[in-house]
Amino acid sequence: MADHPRLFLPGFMSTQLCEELKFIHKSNCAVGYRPHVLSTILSHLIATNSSHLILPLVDIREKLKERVEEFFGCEFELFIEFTGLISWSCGSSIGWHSDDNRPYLKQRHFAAVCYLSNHSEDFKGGLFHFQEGEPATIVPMAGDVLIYTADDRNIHCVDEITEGERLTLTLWFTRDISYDEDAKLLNLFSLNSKDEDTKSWIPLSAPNNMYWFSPSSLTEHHLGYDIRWARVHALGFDLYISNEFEDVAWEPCDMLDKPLKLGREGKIFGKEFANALHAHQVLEFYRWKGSELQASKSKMSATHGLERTHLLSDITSYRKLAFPAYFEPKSVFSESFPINSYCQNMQPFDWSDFSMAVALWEDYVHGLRRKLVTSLPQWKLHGSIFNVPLPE
Ligand SMILES: O=C(O)CCC(=O)C(=O)O
Ligand SMILES: [Fe+2]
Repeated sequence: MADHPRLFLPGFMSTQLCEELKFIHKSNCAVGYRPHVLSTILSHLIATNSSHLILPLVDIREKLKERVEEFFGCEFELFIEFTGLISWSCGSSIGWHSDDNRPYLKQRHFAAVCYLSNHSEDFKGGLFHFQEGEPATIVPMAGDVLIYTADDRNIHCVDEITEGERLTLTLWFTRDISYDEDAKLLNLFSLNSKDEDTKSWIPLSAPNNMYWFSPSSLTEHHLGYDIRWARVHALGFDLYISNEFEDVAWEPCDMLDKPLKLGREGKIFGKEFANALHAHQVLEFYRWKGSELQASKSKMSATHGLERTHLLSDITSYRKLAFPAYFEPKSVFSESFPINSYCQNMQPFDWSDFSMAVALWEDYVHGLRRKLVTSLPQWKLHGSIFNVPLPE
């Protein structure tokens, strides 16, 4: 152990938290720091009007830092240097390396990799290996956490992903206060301080190039696709745009920032979404919460007064957003979920359930915004991001 300081914590994270973090990642990710890797970093959440989505990460960041400090005997000495939700898709891998192996990474002292998806079930390949010492191989399973020093006592690699998507929450820790991630994030919050007052909670896209994904099998950059559209498509849905945008010669990617509707099998849902990210986030929320919807159905219809008709009766003033079909995005995002079984109990898709998900998503986001408004002054006061209990 002294030669290879590391700690494996099976089941450190609850299934519920893993599912929530998967929801956040899938509905907000942008192209990552390496090819074929997508990531959701906290500064990106702030920049895309989704700073409230940092809140589900606050507790686990604190817990992991405490665990790392305790294990390595450096209580109160560490800062979080980086937090990222990361997904690796088919074709990605990383060879033998230590996590501090570049001059610009020397500040990284410890790593924590939290697995959010299950080997075999959600993806194939993607085993983690240490070059020396025990445990030698980690088979990623949702909830498990691997902690190790970032230096050359823990040289490791990850096998190529051969199917599906492999999701992690990855953190690095440093002793160097000048790399404190919290301080950097709090600066971004102050730049965007107007958000607190406007209570804005609709996601806003980053520049288009941050969503352009070129899978490993394709060498030419233009042969890729926009992940905002591709994930919606892989979930079995289409995006529809009003004909009023017909004569404008925009690129298809630019349309993703316009008000859009969601459709499926030729039917169009009545609600208008502010943009593709908004529509996709609600869809991912539905995938996440699908199995709970049945239980809350009667309660919801009482409080939200749901209407019986959810679909547009006249669909002629909308057209489907088409993207060039270079290849099938389902081959990359295949594990998102099977088209006809949103709920664990395999209920068929139902637009009225989806309509409830829209209302529940708004409740969820408003709850997080309230918590953010309470937490932010405390975070700024103390210069760090921590769990602030809501007043009774
Ligand atoms: O995801 C993992 O298991 C490890 C990833 C890794 O080695 C890295 O990002 O440096
Ligand atoms: Fe690594």
